[in-house]
Amino acid sequence: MPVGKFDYDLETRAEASVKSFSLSDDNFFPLFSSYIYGLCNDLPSITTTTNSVLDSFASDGVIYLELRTTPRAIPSANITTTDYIRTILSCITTSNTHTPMKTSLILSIDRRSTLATAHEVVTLALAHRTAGVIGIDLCGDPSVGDISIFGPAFARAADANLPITLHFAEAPWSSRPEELWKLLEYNPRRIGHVIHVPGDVKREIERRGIGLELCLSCNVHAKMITGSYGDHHFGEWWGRGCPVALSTDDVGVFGSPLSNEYRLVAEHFGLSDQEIFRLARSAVDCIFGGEEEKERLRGLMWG
Ligand SMILES: CNc1ncnc2c1ncn2[C@@H]1O[C@H](COP(=O)(O)O)[C@@H](O)[C@H]1O
Repeated sequence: MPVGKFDYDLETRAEASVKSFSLSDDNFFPLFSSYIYGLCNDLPSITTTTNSVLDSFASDGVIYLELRTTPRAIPSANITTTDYIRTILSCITTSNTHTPMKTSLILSIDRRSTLATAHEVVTLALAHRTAGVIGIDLCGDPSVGDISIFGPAFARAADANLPITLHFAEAPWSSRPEELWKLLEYNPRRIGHVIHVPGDVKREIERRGIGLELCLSCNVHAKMITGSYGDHHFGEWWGRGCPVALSTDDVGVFGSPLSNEYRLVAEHFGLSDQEIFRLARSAVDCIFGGEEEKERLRGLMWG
């Protein structure tokens, strides 16, 4: 974990760079679809940004990474969704051979998508399974889209035993009980954010032992929760029946690498070193990588 001055610089930089973002602002999601997509619009820029992301996680001391992206065709550069995924997978393969960090790819379905696009994402994921795709995600602006249309696509993924994770109860307007129960019908192995959850849905999440991807900095800086770090629902879920995978969301936007998320949890929830180790190990139970990878991680983290 970062210590001393580095800590301070990191926090100062993070605070300075994220002030203007809030999930409910009109400028949050266009940051991706208008600006980042506009900048990453050919194979060299996709390669450079992917390598940069991989390098920064590896140099942060991460040993297992599940990266996610929404398959994107870029007609102006003659790039198909398959080209896009293969370019990212090729960066991942190179990184996997040169660093102790093992990375896999999750393909996201954007909430704005049609069912046909969602099916295409599942088809692409299945076609690139042996090349490093390990799961499917649902992401995107929680104020748009009708998630109930995606049932047949998630059912195909589940039938093929392709693990599913879902952005879940991120905003009040995507947390109606019908939506949350529908999402649980898609049988996710993990869910992300998990903020505005009614009691009966919480009990079902705990009964199933679904993995929770919790992201402190993102939720605080994007004003997705009321209050600050110490008010984060990590405090409510930690020590209950669900494995917690402490995660980063948009490091480039919120400026907080994974080591800083662990530091925040230790500081604001008083976790001892032993509890921090227990937290990191609990994430192993809900990774999408297979038993062999779990064994590698357990060997590294218990050794
Ligand atoms: C609170 N944070 C968030 N909640 C929901 N969706 C998010 C997000 N942050 C980013 N994305 C979604 O991830 C995609 C960008 O990367 P890729 O083009 O896929 O690599 C966009 O679709 C964006 O809507």
